[in-house]
Amino acid sequence: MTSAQTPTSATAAGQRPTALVWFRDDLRVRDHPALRAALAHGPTVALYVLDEESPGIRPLGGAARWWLHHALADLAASLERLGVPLVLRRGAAAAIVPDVAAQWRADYVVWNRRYGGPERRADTAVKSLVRRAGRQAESFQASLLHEPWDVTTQQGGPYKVFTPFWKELSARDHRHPLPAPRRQREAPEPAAPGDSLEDWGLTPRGPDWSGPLAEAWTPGEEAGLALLKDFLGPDTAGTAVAEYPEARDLPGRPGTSRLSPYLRWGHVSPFQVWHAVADRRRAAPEGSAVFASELGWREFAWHTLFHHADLASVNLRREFDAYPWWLPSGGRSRVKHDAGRGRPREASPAVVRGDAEANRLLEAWRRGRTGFPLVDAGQRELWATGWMHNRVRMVSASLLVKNLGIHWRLGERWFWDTLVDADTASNPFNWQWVAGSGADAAPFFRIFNPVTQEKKFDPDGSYVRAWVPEYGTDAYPQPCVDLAESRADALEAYRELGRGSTGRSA
Ligand SMILES: Cc1cc2nc3c(=O)[nH]c(=O)nc-3n(C[C@H](O)[C@H](O)[C@H](O)COP(=O)(O)OP(=O)(O)OC[C@H]3O[C@@H](n4cnc5c(N)ncnc54)[C@H](O)[C@@H]3O)c2cc1C
Repeated sequence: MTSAQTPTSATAAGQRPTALVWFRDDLRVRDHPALRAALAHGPTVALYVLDEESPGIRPLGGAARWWLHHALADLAASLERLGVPLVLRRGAAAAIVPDVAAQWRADYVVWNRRYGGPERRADTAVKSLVRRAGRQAESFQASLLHEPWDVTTQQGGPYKVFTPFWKELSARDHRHPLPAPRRQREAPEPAAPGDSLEDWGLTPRGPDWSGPLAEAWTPGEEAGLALLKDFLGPDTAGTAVAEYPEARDLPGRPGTSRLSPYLRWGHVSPFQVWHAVADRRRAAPEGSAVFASELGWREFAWHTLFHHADLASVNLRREFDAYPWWLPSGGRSRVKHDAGRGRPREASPAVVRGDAEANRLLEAWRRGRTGFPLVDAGQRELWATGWMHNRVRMVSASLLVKNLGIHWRLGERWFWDTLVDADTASNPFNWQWVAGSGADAAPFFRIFNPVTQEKKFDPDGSYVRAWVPEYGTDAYPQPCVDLAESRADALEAYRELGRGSTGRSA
């Protein structure tokens, strides 16, 4: 506590000081530095704020809300075993956190850090309000292996290319996970109760679409750790991680870890994953290295968000602002770029079309009715389970932004609403990567062909059969776009961009 701060009523009254730990995207009790610090301080109470009011904070998508509901029930049960009550409140964090700290007479308020722009602004506001009320506030590093401001190029700026970023990061030491906390001996004096989880209405009201989600996932810490353990297997060859370098590209096989929602919600920490993988280095040297580098992409996405808070709305390479992607009228980025050259634009399905046609294509893509089986399988997997295989995410996103000419922001929004692992860094980062406008992005001219990708990565057709059972019958739609023609159009639009480009990039 600084000398400018006055003691709270709790310490003044001689009670043991209470600590308040504010949970956010770190819904676990193991390897949780803020919880550990709170428990070391004194009787601890936990808080989760459903914050849809702080300026700029992105409201959760439908699948994420479903996940959060179950994750909070899981967290409450874990905390109860530690004797820590969990208070739920809804509203702007800057109003709620100081209020709950006062109600529970907490003189120490702690949390693990977040890295998005609006989240950091909210945290700064909370910190200053808590301190102004004479309480101590402290934040910890828990969700990234290294703080974005600590990983810079020799010139002192952020990395823009993954390979040197990962070379630098993976050569560093990463702290070991903290041991599991013990049950607290003394509970805090009960104070005002919070909201009831049921009243938040996070699970579907009306038609219940969540059945397949519940079949696919068990949100929570134990389930996440069990998945990690299964994936890594015993310290011998022949485990999933050993086969990861080949199997990770085959959507018809369970070749990846499926840890993404568990990392997204912080049920498992990157430190737990990193060290567990490191322990398999001897048995599966290649697999563990490739898998660890995927954690690196996660880290790179978050570091990029830290330096570009508007990642979900602004092209990192600003020359792409002039690319004629379709957006609904009112928010269009479409520009007429044919200027009398080349083929007549009416022949260009990718670039110039009416809103009705573009909306029809967007809807076909969302619902898995494009007529490209690999893309349709992915979109249906996404709708049913809240997850899509990475290879298919790339192919599906490429079809939308390159062949259908629809703005990546619309695809990003759909993924935001439907993915259980949607996060404010990885989702826009990867959309911009596919679109070519992002950090260390795929070159624009690399346009995935969904037909050849299917042959290569679903050679026995098992993935497509699982999600598109009507494929090969009359019930299956014809391809919604001519691949060769739309590809040529996209490349022409891209070349045009180069001719008019300012060359400015982030
Ligand atoms: C258009 C598009 C959107 C995406 N949106 C998201 C998103 O919102 N949230 C998300 O976590 N991932 C996103 N990804 C990345 C990737 O598809 C998923 O992380 C991966 O499919 C999750 O499955 P897994 O856990 O089995 O991955 P594994 O292959 O087992 O990888 C292990 C972990 O590494 C991380 N990771 C792997 N690839 C990436 C990547 N390209 N970028 C960032 N982290 C990565 C994830 O945390 C993942 O759980 C997106 C990819 C694309 C192409």
